Amino acid sequence: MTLFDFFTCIETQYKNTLPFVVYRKPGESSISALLQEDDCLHITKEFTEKGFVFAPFDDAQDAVLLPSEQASRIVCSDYEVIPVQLHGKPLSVVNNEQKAFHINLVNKGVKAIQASEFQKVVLSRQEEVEVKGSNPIEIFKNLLNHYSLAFVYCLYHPKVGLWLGATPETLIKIEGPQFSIMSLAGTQEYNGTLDVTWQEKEKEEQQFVTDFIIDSIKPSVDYLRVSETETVKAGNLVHLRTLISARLVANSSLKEVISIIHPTPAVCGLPKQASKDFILEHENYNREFYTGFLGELNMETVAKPRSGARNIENRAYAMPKKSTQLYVNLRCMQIKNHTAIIYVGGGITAHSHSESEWEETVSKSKVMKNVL
Ligand SMILES: C=C(O[C@@H]1C=C(C(=O)O)C=C[C@H]1O)C(=O)O
Repeated sequence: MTLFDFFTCIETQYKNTLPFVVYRKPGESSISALLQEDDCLHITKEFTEKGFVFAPFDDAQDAVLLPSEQASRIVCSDYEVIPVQLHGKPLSVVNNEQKAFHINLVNKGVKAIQASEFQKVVLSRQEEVEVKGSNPIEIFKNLLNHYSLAFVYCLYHPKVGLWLGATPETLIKIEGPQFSIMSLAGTQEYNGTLDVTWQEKEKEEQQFVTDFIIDSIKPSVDYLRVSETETVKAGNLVHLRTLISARLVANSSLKEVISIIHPTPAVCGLPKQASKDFILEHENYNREFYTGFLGELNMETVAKPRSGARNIENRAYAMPKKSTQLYVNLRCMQIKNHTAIIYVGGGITAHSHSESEWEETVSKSKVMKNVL
């Protein structure tokens, strides 16, 4: 399908106020979309359906599904990125009230950690930017051009809202019994090099995430590999990242794995329940789908035949496989009544300084402000 036809279908769907999701996976050139045929709100509890899932932070709330069976799928296979410079211009002046609230929130978090209520908590805030006259599809195209290494999406449902984002973080990728999970935490501004020094605070908060993932998935896997930890770039920022690959034991379900890992300490804290309770009580706003997860659920993908494979059948046939690829909903925003609500947060440990944590959220907010 041509790029023009692809975006015309999406514009028409949006005009007809029908649900859709359009997305591009990290580093890929093809853009896909699911266009739901009616405006029903579908949910998934078991994660066994085929489609696109959009789940909130609070795992006690329902996950939304755009089911493949009630949607048509369109693909534009060669979107060419138009290279752009990140301008990073501040679109809003510092709101002192918001800053004071966030600093106070971080200080409360540090105190609770010092009182041993939990070890880590991820505290966040929302920031509003006026976007009068902006077309969300144009903002989506800006995201595609700015963030080629992120999972970029725009999701609309009349009963859910309009969300856009460019996330650097994978929650889980599953193909058959094989899966991989990402541990991503620690943040610095990108200054032209990946050769950066990390403080103990950042190393510790990222290690919390890695250890949590390994400990919690151990009973469900019979093979586990942990990569070296490396520095990776995400827009105007760099993070620490470790990849964990594993093989699920027979009989373990996706629902089980999701309930163990979501929300991870990269977006919630450690232990999970105590930090989540703190967030729900003190953040003073509803995260909704920010720090939830989203992506393809049990979709059929065609694995490319291995060109070097000895077995002639392996070379001749592309094998259809069931695959799930879920991303954490970070670096995202919701557009409501001509206002972009941008969501940003950061991990707090006993060594956090509230002023630097505020600055970190300001840096993170530029990821979305850059495209408005
Ligand atoms: C919570 C966010 O990001 C998470 C927190 C990070 C941190 O504390 O350094 C880094 C990456 C993400 O795991 C966000 O971007 O809003």
